[in-house]
Amino acid sequence: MSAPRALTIAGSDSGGGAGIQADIKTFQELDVFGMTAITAVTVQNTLGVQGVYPLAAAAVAEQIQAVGEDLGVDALKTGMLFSAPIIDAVADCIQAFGWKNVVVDPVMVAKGGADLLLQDAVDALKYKLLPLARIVTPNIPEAEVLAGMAILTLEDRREAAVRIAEYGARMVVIKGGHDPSTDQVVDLLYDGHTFTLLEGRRIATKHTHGTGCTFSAAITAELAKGSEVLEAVGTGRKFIQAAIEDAVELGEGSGPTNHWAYRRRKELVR
Ligand SMILES: Nc1ncnc2c1ncn2[C@@H]1O[C@H](COP(=O)(O)OP(=O)(O)OP(=O)(O)O)[C@@H](O)[C@H]1O
Ligand SMILES: Cc1ncc(COP(=O)(O)O)c(N)n1
Repeated sequence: MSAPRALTIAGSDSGGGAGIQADIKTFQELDVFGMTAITAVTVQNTLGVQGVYPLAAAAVAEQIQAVGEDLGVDALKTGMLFSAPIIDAVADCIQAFGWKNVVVDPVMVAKGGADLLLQDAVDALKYKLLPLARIVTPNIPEAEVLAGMAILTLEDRREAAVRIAEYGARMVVIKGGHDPSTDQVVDLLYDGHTFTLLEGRRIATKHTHGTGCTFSAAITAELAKGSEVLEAVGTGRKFIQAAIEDAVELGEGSGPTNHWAYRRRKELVR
């Protein structure tokens, strides 16, 4: 039996709600074999990030090479990359293997405010990684950094998406979790020609730790299975909506989402 294979290149979250842990749980829930290249170990729980221990860029590259040379990769995502040398190493590996199903979640700052990307690494992200991305999924603050502009309205988001697409990403998804102005969450998609809005009911909850990681992991899993980009993003939205609605409510702070909610709901419908 063969299986679709997805690789996540990201940081470890000891609390299990974001990062590598959210990604491989999501891959598993969507019937995709998950593999990992860890960029940094974070000391983290629902109350925030208490420590960041980055790995050497060579250690990240060697993990990617080991997986690529033996198991193979149908799609990959990047999350917390932390430094410019790590981004350079990741971009070099993606190019060497010729991987095309590349989802870049440009993680910069944790919900609690801790830096997960050094400020001097933003240019490496823009100029080395974005040209290799099939999809890039910034939240609004990340889109502001990448586009170099403030985003207050949906029109601003459209302008930011156009600017980000100029770095070479083929699909830009600016997520709406950070825009509490309406009772709908609206994710804006831009493929270089057309804007598409994906809307869902905004859930009033503090348990949104790792939503972006989980969403981009679900998109990656669907690409690994051969879905087209729009279909993959649509499944990602359904997956994260269920995961937030049925959150597991663990910890004293911003808790994790529920990675098995989407599968459970599908099983109930059968
Ligand atoms: N309260 C909410 N209700 C419904 N959907 C939400 C909510 N918050 C976020 N989402 C959805 O979750 C996905 C991730 O969006 P968000 O803007 O939170 O990303 P993020 O800030 O990168 O997440 P994180 O940094 O926690 O990993 C998007 O599809 C967004 O629409
Ligand atoms: C290792 C790692 N990767 C990504 C996030 C972003 O998630 P959030 O913004 O919900 O804190 C995180 N906290 N930790």
